[in-house]
Amino acid sequence: MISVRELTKTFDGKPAVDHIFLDIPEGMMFGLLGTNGAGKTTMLRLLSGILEPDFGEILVDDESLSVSAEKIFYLPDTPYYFPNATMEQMAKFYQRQYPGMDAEGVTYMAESLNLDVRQPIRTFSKGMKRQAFLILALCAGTKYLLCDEVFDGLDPIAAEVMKNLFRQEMKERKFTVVVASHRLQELEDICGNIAILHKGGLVTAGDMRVQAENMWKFQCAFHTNADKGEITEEEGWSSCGKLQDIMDRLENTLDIVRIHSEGSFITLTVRGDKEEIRAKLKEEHPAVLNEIPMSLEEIFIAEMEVKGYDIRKVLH
Ligand SMILES: Nc1ncnc2c1ncn2[C@@H]1O[C@H](COP(=O)(O)OP(=O)(O)OP(=O)(O)O)[C@@H](O)[C@H]1O
Repeated sequence: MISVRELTKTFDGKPAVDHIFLDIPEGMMFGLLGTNGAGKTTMLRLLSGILEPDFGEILVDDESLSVSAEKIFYLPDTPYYFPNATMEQMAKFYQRQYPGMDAEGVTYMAESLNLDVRQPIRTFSKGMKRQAFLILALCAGTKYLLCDEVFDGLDPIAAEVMKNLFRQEMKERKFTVVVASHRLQELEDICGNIAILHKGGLVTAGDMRVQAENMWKFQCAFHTNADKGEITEEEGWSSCGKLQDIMDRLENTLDIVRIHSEGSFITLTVRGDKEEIRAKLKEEHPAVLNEIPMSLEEIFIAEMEVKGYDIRKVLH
């Protein structure tokens, strides 16, 4: 596990990472999310030891970061490689720093993605370069991999192959990946935990699946005067006030995260036991009552709103 305690880094007096406490469990992919300038890359560079913190500490498996260099591979946005280097040569180069580097594994994985380990990396397309360095990073044998936008630029098939290779390593040897990204969508099927950074601070962190177990979205439709065509829809709501009354009652009885009405529908996101919520909603005699599946991204957005953040300013 990587433990970050009160980690702080300032540039020209401005905090890029601001008193962050964070635990990164092993054997999973951990997403660091946030907009441009949120502090994600600074965080990765601190975790890799490239940058020195101004304050705070980083422990890797309860040891100081300074004695953990062999455990951490940092893959930046644009990794460095020698002008004519091939994957085979880069594997040999990394072997000096990472004794666990598996050169045969590099060849095997490269073949499965149709990459030639003897072709100069500079002749690869952007996506092929990304694949090449992800393979090198996976085969370096480190316990931790830190990277920016891990699957960015990969076509859907390569992304799926890569995700499977990552899943296998995470399962087999507690391989732990910390990935900085703007997009939760890209990561939600593979990330165990995420942390959201905003202006250098930590907004929220946790296991998305645990949060997903306690939050539900329902849509209900109600009969109103307007349905009978007696008055216009708008007049229907304001004259009978039915929908507003229902919303008021629901807000008093349920732990509502978000609620809104449109036409004769009320859509609401609620925390709590699913069947109890459904029973409460039925007491209002809806004509239609449907549960709507929530993506993990939606759940996090809702959590963020509860904490008072306007998600549009925090994530794209
Ligand atoms: N070497 C540096 N010198 C001065 N300021 C820096 C330096 N590196 C980062 N910063 C500042 O620190 C803040 C966080 O930058 P960082 O690169 O960590 O953000 P990020 O979340 O990775 O953004 P992006 O998504 O754009 O890559 C920004 O305000 C940036 O200008």
